Amino acid sequence: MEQNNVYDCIIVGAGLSGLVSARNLHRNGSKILVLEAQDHIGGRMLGKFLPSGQWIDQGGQWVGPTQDRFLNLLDEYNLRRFPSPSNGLKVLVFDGKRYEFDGFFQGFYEGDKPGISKEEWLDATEAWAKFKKLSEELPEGHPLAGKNIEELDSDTFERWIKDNTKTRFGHWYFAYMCRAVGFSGPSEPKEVSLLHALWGEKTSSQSEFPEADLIHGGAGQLPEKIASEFLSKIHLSEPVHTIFHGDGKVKVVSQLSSYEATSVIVAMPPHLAGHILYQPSLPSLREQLTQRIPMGSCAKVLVTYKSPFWREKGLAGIAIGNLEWLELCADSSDPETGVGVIATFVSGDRYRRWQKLSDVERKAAVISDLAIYLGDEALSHTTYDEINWPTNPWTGGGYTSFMPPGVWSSMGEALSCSIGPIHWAGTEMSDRWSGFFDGAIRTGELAAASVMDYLK
Ligand SMILES: Cc1cc2nc3c(=O)[nH]c(=O)nc-3n(C[C@H](O)[C@H](O)[C@H](O)COP(=O)(O)OP(=O)(O)OC[C@H]3O[C@@H](n4cnc5c(N)ncnc54)[C@H](O)[C@@H]3O)c2cc1C
Ligand SMILES: [Mg+2]
Repeated sequence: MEQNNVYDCIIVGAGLSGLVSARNLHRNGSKILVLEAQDHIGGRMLGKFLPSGQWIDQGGQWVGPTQDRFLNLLDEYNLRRFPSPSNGLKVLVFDGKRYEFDGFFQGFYEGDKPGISKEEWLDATEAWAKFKKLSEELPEGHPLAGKNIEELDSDTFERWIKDNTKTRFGHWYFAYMCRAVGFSGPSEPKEVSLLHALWGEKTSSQSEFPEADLIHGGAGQLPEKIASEFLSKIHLSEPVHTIFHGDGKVKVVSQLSSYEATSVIVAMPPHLAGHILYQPSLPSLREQLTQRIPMGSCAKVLVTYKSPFWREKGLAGIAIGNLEWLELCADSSDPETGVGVIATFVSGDRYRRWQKLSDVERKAAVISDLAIYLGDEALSHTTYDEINWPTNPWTGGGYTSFMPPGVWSSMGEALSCSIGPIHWAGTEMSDRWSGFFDGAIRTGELAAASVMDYLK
């Protein structure tokens, strides 16, 4: 159908997945329109330059060696990478004791172990080996059906951790991995299905080093580059609230106007796709699924310093532990600027306590924990930027979503299936690197391909 006012495809959401699908369709010669709720593109791929000229990534920032879709895009737009700084001693603070050690452990083990007891270390590492083995037994793709799937999906990850660790350290290590690092979400182990945690490890494993590299100038530069080919097709500040579909066309209604098209790609986290009203209504499995996929509770905080002071003390600037607020911080300094940048996260129950504090208290909480990890020099910061992702209504949390018990096995099949002219994208839909930039790109490519098929 080629009428002047009818588009081949309307893409709702200009995050990375929406932009990639729009770009592929535009290159294919399709007539597209992109409707974005916010006054900027990029969604969770969001960067900013500080007054000093130093860049920070307020959303995602890292890329790893097996994230080939993301690496291809970076190459295509000539964005240069550098190794995420990791030289020097790492810090673990556990139950009030501080250890510096020349190694690393985050789902993989390198170098020396921290100075905790052998019993604690073996407890964590032996349970990890069991967890890893269980994850490798999952079928390929989304974990919907197959051996033990229903059983694994009926437990929380917390139950498994309690059954498989004996020490406080062993328990914390898994909870920390769930809350601050991997398995998507992030989530508290009590909130998430064991199956989902295993699937996260299988499809987006820390052992593939997803935090290996950073990007000079930040990941946040990429959205403008991708969009440069079709800028005039993007409408900002136009939230979509209704999609009419049927009779071989769709009508997409935003807060400002309505548009007709042959197809639509809804490119956003599932719970936001569920906020849109579909007429006629979608199959019940899909409607019910989007009611059951929450986003992680997480804020990202970026703190800058005149220089990476921790290096003068032999520290890597990477620290983990069970402090009151921060369980993880990482040196994110670009060697070409010389500025010290620490990225840190407040997640799960810690986030829920922290967001109740005043502005002054939240900042004091973060900075005082950084001082425990890296030393009192951390108190003398130059800038402090917190990005409270759950308060952004067009994201609802971060880094990504997670599945509570029972969701994958009872209605997960509705996650990525197109429904007539309606196609879905968004990192949450991916069966590889779900929750990461790479997963967002994969779903953008797949949605564009399925629309091209549909338009034939
Ligand atoms: C703090 C944080 C750290 C992260 N760290 C990393 C990392 O280091 N490496 C990594 O690979 N990934 C990381 N991620 C994940 C990564 O940012 C996401 O996987 C990716 O950006 C998601 O892209 P998307 O297009 O799927 O969704 P989004 O970026 O969420 O895009 C959805 C878009 O839809 C728009 N929208 C929503 N509702 C509507 C509506 N009704 N109408 C119109 N528009 C709408 C939104 O405004 C948004 O622009 C991180 C994420 C966060 C939050
Ligand atoms: Mg709805």
